[in-house]
Amino acid sequence: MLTSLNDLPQRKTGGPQLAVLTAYDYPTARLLDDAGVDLILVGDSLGMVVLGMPDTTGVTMEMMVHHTTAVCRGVKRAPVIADLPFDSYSTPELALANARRLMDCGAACVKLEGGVSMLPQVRAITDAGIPFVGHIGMLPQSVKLEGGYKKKGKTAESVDQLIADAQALDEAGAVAIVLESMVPAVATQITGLIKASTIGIGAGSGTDGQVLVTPDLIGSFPWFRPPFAKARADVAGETLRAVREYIAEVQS
Ligand SMILES: Nc1nc(=O)c2c([nH]1)NC[C@@H]1CN(c3ccc(C(=O)N[C@@H](CCC(=O)O)C(=O)O)cc3)CN21
Ligand SMILES: CC(C)C(=O)C(=O)O
Ligand SMILES: [Mg+2]
Repeated sequence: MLTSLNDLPQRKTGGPQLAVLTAYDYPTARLLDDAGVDLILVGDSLGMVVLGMPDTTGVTMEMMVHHTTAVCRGVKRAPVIADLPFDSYSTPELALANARRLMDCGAACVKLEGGVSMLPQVRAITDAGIPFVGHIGMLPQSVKLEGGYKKKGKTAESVDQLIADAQALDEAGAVAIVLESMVPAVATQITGLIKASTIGIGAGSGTDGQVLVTPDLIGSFPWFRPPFAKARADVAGETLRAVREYIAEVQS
């Protein structure tokens, strides 16, 4: 059973920061849940760190449904956030229909990328009573449009846009907002301005929580790791060692 999102610790009222990690499969979700993470995100980073795609724009609803179902099977306690993938929320009607599909997999809430420009989609979701998590700052689904991954909040116009995006999502009823790759002072400022919990990634320590891609944390995807992610284990190295040992034993 999933606990209610309302039972989450609230840093804005004196609690600890929320610790959030991604999972894409049953065993990882079960381990994260047992370890005590506050929230588990079935991120569309799935496309890159599990499926080997060059970016997240090739991830489909079918893939998200498949992996969200597996993750929810492994979780007894932590609420699961499911990402709406690229091109799955181009209209409010599509956003709501696809949000419902992910909720039917057992997710506790859904997340999509964008602020003011996505308000009609966000409202369709929140008006239907589906708990919603926002995502602003650097938006990986826009990587092709933007020509790369670029930190946000470096100019006055960019800061104003980020604040407007955060306030719009807050007013639309987002329970939390992911702040990805932005100048730390801007993430701290946004955190003080809104009711929703902010969950930072590459956005400094002034947010209400932190999220990390689990393969970055455990070192199981050594080929690409963002500069802010600290690997605390070397699963890739351990896997290579075990496999080489096995090969040598079989051959001898
Ligand atoms: N393994 C993995 N971890 C992630 O956190 C992650 C993915 N994959 N794939 C989807 C997105 C892409 N992410 C990224 C990608 C690049 C940077 C990056 O290069 N950041 C630099 C450069 C910023 C700039 O040039 O403005 C930085 O210093 O933060 C950060 C996050 C986060 N997400
Ligand atoms: C990086 C996090 C916030 C995400 O959206 C993902 O893993 O897809
Ligand atoms: Mg994502």
